[in-house]
Amino acid sequence: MILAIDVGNTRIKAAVFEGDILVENFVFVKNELQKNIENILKKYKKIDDLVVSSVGDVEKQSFLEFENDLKVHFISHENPFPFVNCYATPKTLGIDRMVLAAGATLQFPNQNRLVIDAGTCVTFDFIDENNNYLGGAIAPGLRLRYESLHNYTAKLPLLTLEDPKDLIGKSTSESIHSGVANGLVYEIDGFIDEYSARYLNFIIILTGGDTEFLAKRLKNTIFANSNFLLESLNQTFQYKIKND
Ligand SMILES: Nc1ncnc2c1ncn2[C@@H]1O[C@H](COP(=O)(O)OP(=O)(O)OP(=O)(O)O)[C@@H](O)[C@H]1O
Ligand SMILES: CC(C)(CO)[C@@H](O)C(=O)NCCC(=O)O
Ligand SMILES: [K+]
Repeated sequence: MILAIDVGNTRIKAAVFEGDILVENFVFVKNELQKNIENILKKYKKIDDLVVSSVGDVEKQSFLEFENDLKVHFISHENPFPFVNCYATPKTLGIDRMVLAAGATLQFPNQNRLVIDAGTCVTFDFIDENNNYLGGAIAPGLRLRYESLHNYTAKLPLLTLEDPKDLIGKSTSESIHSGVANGLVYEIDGFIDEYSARYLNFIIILTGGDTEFLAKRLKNTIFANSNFLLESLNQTFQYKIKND
């Protein structure tokens, strides 16, 4: 069994895998990392590999502590990946984006793929049918947008995600919800439309903390899978074992 851990910018997500099957998943905050790993290892005694991908600021040492009980693997730019990296600055490409691209390449062979990860940031990643990773986009995520409006103005309250009542916000809070929530939906649909103008066919995978909210509201057809990064992390590790 494998314990895959995705250290994001805000939260940590983890999943236990038996082969390709996701057995259980977990979400926790950074300062509860060790306690949570201990509990997972207690519950699943058959875990013998810990696979970590991190864009956050957690020390490697926090994972290396478990080295007596299992093997610890950090996914990095040096690992083998199933695509050709055409990014102009491959070393600065986020490891989460590389893992998503690997998952998309392996799970959806021989087709163009667009991966949208709606987390702290919203990222777009495009891998063409010849397995060239071309790049994409980085934009502020939903919660970041609510926080920015509050943090960079004098008058705007800090709101949390709510379904916008209408296109036309009739109060301060309705205007913010329309601007942020409707805004992100229109933005993503707009991106998809622009990709469609360039590529006749491509599949779209949507993942990240805001998957559920967005999936219902996008006009385009997408594969929504909140666990796509964790599943891709498991696949990236399997690919590394086969190709190292
Ligand atoms: N408990 C929560 N804490 C923070 N964000 C949450 C929570 N529940 C849902 N969300 C939504 O998830 C989004 C953040 O996504 P996610 O948790 O995937 O980010 P993350 O942990 O920083 O990962 P990444 O860095 O990979 O994007 C926010 O925009 C927010 O609307
Ligand atoms: C964009 C984020 C923050 C998304 O988690 C991460 O992938 C990252 O830190 N990327 C580095 C910059 C880049 O991908 O070009
Ligand atoms: K993200």
